[in-house]
Parts: sequence; C-alpha cells; structure tokens
Amino acid sequence: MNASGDELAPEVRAILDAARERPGGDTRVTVDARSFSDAVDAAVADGRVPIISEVKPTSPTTDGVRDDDPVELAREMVAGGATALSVLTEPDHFGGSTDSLRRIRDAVDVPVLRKDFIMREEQLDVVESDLVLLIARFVGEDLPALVEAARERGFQPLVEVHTRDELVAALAAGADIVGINNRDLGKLEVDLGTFEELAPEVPDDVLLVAESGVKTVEDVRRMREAGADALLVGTAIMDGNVRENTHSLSTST
Ligand SMILES: O=P(O)(O)OC[C@@H](O)[C@@H](O)c1c[nH]c2ccccc12
Repeated sequence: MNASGDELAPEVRAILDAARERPGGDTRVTVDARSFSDAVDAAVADGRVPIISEVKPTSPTTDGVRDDDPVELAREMVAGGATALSVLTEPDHFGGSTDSLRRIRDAVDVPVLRKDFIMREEQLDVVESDLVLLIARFVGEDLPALVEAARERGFQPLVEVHTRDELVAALAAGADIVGINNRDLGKLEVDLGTFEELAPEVPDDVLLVAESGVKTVEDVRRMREAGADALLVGTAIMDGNVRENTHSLSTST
C-alpha cells in the first residue's frame, strides 16, 4: 500500500499536497442518496450500457480547459443517456468546484459522484452527493474508517483501485462499489489491460466500474466483456458534443 505519495507523477504529488491542506466542513452532512445500483439496473433494463459521464473541465492529462456551463454539460449528458454523472470538485488541477456539483445535482435526477481527493473524514462534509470517490492508494490504512464515515452520512462510497493489493484492501474495507482505474497514477499512462487483469478477482455481488481510458465503442465492448457493470468516461465525452458522445457510448452494445 502506498499512501505516502512516493513514486507518483509530479502532477499527482502536487494534487495530493493540495488535497491534504484543503479544509473540511464544520457540520456533518446527511445525504438522501439516489441509488447507483438501481440506476445501473434501470439502464440495463432499458438496453443502455451504464455510463457514468464525467464533468471534467480540465486535467493534468488534458490540453486546454472547457469553460461551458457545467450544469448545461450535465443536462446534455443525461439527455444523451448517462446513467450517472461524475463531477470533479478538485479546484486547483481539474477546474472543479463544490458549487458546480451542488448546482448539477439540483438540475438532474441521476446519481452524482463527487470526484475528488478526499483524505480526511471532515472533507466529506463540504457538499452533498450520491456517491463519493475514495482512492485506495491515497488513503491507505484509513480506507475502512473512511468507507464507514461515508456510509454514516448516507453516501455510497466508490473505492478506486489500480493494483491487486489495493483491490484486496478495498474488499476488506467492505466496498461494494469498486472502480478499477486503468490510469496508473505513478506514470499517468493508461492501459485497459489493468481492468481485464483485476476484474476476475472481484466477487459478483460487487458493482464493478471500469475507469479511465475508454474512448471508443470498441473499448466499451472490451470492458463489458471483461465484466464492467458500468464505465466511467471523462475525456472522450468532454471532447466535442457531450450529448452525442454519451449517447454513442451508451448505445454501443
Ligand atoms: O478521462 P478519462 O480517461 O475517461 O478518465 C475518467 C476518470 O476515470 C478519471 O478522470 C479519473 C479516475 N480516477 C480519478 C481520480 C481523480 C480525478 C480523476 C480521476
């Protein structure tokens, strides 16, 4: 387990340094969450591939910034058939904001994932969302306590892993929604083989999300064949017409 941040790409190290300093909230939030698992079931019943479309204005691996209204982007993604949304709230490196998340969640009726680098319990208390991301590599041995803290508030934790050891830690912490990140945060390289390698180790009753590097209809099929219950797609949807991009990936059976 690597919670100290060594062997990370310099961009990622800077993100973590900023994340550690970011304040939490003073009062505990209580969320009445929209069920992710119900949303996935409804999409499948409707013949759609469950896509989590990500509102990501920029990132260390993207050129330029997309400065359209995030609420409008979110609405378009839902109109294109998104099962859920992921909203970056990290302000310094991804152009995100908790205010965008709040406004987006008010404007749509699908579950919304808060995409951030949460390191401490109080950082859960800054905004409501349906799901929260917890990154196994970064929270290390605090993972079980953070999973529990998230659930106590009503959040559905999505635990992100990239290696077998992190997957074991996520399952031991009781995660029932697991994201396998195809992007190596050490080198920032993407390899869809990561998902294919780890997915067979995940029990069937865990909702399994393939994260990062999914660009084409072929990639969607590949991840589905390897066992993805849902796919989290950012760059390939943010690049161009977000409604058409979401539609094309979610109808690619
Ligand atoms: O843009 P992509 O390659 O489709 O990836 C989306 C998402 O998986 C990626 O943004 C991501 C995965 N884990 C993260 C943790 C923090 C910030 C961002 C991420």
